Amino acid sequence: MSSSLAPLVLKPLEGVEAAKRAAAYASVDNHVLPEHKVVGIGSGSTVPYVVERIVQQGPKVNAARWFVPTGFQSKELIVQAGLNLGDVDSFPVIDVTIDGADEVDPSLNCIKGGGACQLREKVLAEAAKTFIVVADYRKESPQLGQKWTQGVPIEVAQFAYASVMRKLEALGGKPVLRMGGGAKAGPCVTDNSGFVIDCPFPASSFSSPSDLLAKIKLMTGVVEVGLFCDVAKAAYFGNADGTITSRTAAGEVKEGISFDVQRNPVVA
Ligand SMILES: O=C[C@H](O)[C@H](O)[C@H](O)COP(=O)(O)O
Repeated sequence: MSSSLAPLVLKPLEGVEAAKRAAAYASVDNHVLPEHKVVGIGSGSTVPYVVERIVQQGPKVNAARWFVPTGFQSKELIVQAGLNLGDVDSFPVIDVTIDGADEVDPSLNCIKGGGACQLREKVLAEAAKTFIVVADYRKESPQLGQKWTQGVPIEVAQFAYASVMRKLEALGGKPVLRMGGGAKAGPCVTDNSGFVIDCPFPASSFSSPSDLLAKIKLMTGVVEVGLFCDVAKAAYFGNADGTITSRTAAGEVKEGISFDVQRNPVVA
């Protein structure tokens, strides 16, 4: 362990938040290595713990790195942490991207886009030599659509939303245009000025997530679909008992991994 790192002072967390933090820390320890100079930072409520652990690796290793965000939220995380902000224009090849997910199946297919960031997230996932998913135990699922029941998030060009919704209905979906919520009248608008349609499908549609993805992606007006198929190399799930489950795309599963979040990261 690097002796130059100050002892960690972590605020106590419980339940789901503790699970998110443990999964995020484990993913950074295993995949953000000193030789990695370009790191993609995903979106959502788990990713702040990813950035926290990266900062704990120390200013020396991070001074030589660039961090590429998947949207406004992660850009702010990078800037607030004092890390070097990069862009995928400048770094089209990323060493490792770490991101959250709304649901993950045993093959590591994911539903993403609960925070409407799926377009930039997918660009950074595909640009990465290694794409890693971090989540809490609620997201691990035998088949997509069982845990994240509000539907597949689909970003569309604004003027095409009604036409895409009709096509999604014809595909067996029950599309709903996502609204901005209490803070905004009208639809949710993404970082790319698109609208988002949330579309639940019958369970049979998720027997092949990549087929479903291909069908939706071909609809004119669709910008990106929150189905990530065959992209993730590994996933880390924080469990309610404080342990971690890891899964790899190759099918390796490790359950009950103990992880001490109070321990400093190992930095060469
Ligand atoms: O658009 C948002 C993203 O796909 C998030 O990564 C996803 O919603 C998971 O977020 P959280 O870590 O808050 O569950």
